[in-house]
Amino acid sequence: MPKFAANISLLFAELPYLDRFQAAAEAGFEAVEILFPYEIAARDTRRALVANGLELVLINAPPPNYTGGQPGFAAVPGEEARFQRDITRVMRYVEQLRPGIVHIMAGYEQGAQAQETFVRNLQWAADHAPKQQFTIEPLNPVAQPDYFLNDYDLAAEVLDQVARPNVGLQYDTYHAEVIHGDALDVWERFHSRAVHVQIGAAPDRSEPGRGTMDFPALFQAFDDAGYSGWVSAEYKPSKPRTVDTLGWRPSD
Ligand SMILES: O=C(O)[C@@H](O)C(=O)CO
Ligand SMILES: [Mg+2]
Repeated sequence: MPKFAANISLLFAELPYLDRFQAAAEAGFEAVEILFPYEIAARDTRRALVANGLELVLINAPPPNYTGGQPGFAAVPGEEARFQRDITRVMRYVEQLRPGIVHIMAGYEQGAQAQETFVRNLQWAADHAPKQQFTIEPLNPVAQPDYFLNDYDLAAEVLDQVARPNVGLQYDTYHAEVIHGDALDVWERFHSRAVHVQIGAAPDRSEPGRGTMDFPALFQAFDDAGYSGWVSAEYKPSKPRTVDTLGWRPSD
């Protein structure tokens, strides 16, 4: 059975940021991920992780995103110097927070030049921090219109071009289902590249169990593929209290 983490940017969002760590631990999670921790001093996040015995699975890069900027800019031509500065800043957070994974976001741009820029920037990040695992994640066009990385075949092509062992695929059931219509089939086709998994229902991105996807079959497929990393719950709870939406966990 997969080991489940909680994305506390979406789960437990009914609570103040620093209270979400304890809530996740009390709900039985041993690991969390945080999309953009950059508004908070890293030492405060570190303290909350340690106090609650939590591992940090993932953060996103580069900032900013929810603070008003677009989601990343790794595929935006002309932003290479800014990308390098921001990855350097991200690595300062990494030193303190030690996330297993840093997800590098592409931003809004299309075309061959965007792809070349994305590949070069990913290679730069991979070589700059060779011990850090990085990921790229296709985001569906309903949630993120005009986002560069909007398809799993394109992600595979980019990963082949990047050709670095520390850059891999972040698979998300919600995006896979909306983009390609069958998240399980996407997993079967691309799991050999997956280094991180996130789960949420489609089409409304609520908790597993709602919508059409067969989550028990997906969990079995993760196990069958030998995937041993974290499976992070990254969904918008359909009820006011996140704890009331955790019935999808096999042990609950
Ligand atoms: O699926 C998502 O939206 C996230 O994993 C993400 O990184 C976008 O911020
Ligand atoms: Mg995701």
